[in-house]
Amino acid sequence: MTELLNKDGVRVTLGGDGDTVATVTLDNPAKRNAQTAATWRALTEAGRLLPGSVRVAVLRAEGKSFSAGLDLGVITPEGIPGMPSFHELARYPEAQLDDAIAEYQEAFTWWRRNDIVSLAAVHGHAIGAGFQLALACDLRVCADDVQFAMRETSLGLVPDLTGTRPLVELVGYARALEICATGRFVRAEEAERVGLANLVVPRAELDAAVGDLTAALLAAPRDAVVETKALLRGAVTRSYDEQRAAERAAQGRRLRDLAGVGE
Ligand SMILES: CC(C)(COP(=O)([O-])OP(=O)(O)OC[C@H]1O[C@@H](n2cnc3c(N)ncnc32)[C@H](O)[C@@H]1OP(=O)(O)O)[C@@H](O)C(=O)NCCC(=O)NCCSC(=O)/C=C/C[N+](C)(C)C
Repeated sequence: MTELLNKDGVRVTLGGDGDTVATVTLDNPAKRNAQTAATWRALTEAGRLLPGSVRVAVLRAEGKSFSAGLDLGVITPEGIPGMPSFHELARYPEAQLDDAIAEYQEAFTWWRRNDIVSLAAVHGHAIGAGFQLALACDLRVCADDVQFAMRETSLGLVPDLTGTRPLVELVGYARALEICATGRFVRAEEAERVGLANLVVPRAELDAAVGDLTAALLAAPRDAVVETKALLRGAVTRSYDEQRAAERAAQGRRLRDLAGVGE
C-alpha cells in the first residue's frame, strides 16, 4: 500500500495488483467529514495524482458519517480560515463567483473519467456536499445505516457541486425535485429501490462488499471497460442513431485491438 496524499482530511493510497486500485478516504471523523475549500482542493489533487495504472477509485470515509456536507462554519459571519464565507461570496463579481464555484466543482468531476471506474462506499450520513460527492462516483455501495439528504435548498441555496445531473439520471426528475426541495433523508431501502445505491449491505460488510465489487471490475479487460463506460456515459446525450454509430465505432476498435490489427 503506497500513500499518495494525506492532507486536509483527505488520504489517498494505492494498492491492488500493479497499483490498480486507488482508495480516497475522507478522514476528518470528528467533524463528520464536513467539507471545506481545502477538502475540495485535496480531492482535486487526488484526481491529478492518480497514476495510469489505476482502474478503480474507491471513495470511503472514516467515522460515523460518510460526510456531513459543507462545513457550516462557512455560513457564519466570521467564516472559516482559507475559504470565503457566504457573506464574501455574495459580494464577488459574477465572473469571479463563477470561477470560484467551478474550482470547487473540480473535486467532483474527475470521478467520471473514462479510464477509471469510481465507487463510493457510503455509510451513515451523506448530506449536501456529501451526497453530491457520492453522486460524483459511477457506483455506490451503501451500508444499511446510510442516510442521504440534499439540504442545500432548505438552506436557501441550490446543489451546485455537480450532483443535480446524476441525481436526475438515477432517480428521475420528479423524485429528484422532491428529494432536493424537501431535504428529507433517503434511507438504505429506498436508496436501493430508486437506484441511488447499486447495492446495500450490513454496515459490518461494507468493506468486504466493496472489495468484491472491485475485484469483479478488475476481472474484466481494461480497454473494454473503458470503452463501455464511455459508451454508456455518452448514451445520455446522444440520439438513438448517434448511439448506434458510437456502438459500431467502439466495437470496431475492440475487434481490431483483440485481433492485433493496427488502426
Ligand atoms: C446528522 C449529523 C451529520 C451527525 O450528527 P451526530 O449526532 O452524529 O454528530 P454531531 O452533530 O454531534 O456532530 C459531531 C461533530 O461534527 C460537527 N459537524 C457535523 N456536521 C458538521 C458540518 N456540516 N459542518 C461543521 N461541523 C460539523 C459538529 O459540530 C460536532 O462537532 P463538536 O464535536 O461539537 O466540535 C449532524 O452533525 C448534522 O446534521 N450536521 C449538519 C449537516 C448539514 O446541514 N450540512 C450542510 C449540508 S448543505 C451543503 O453541504 C451544501 C453545499 C453546497 N454549497 C457549496 C453551495 C454550499
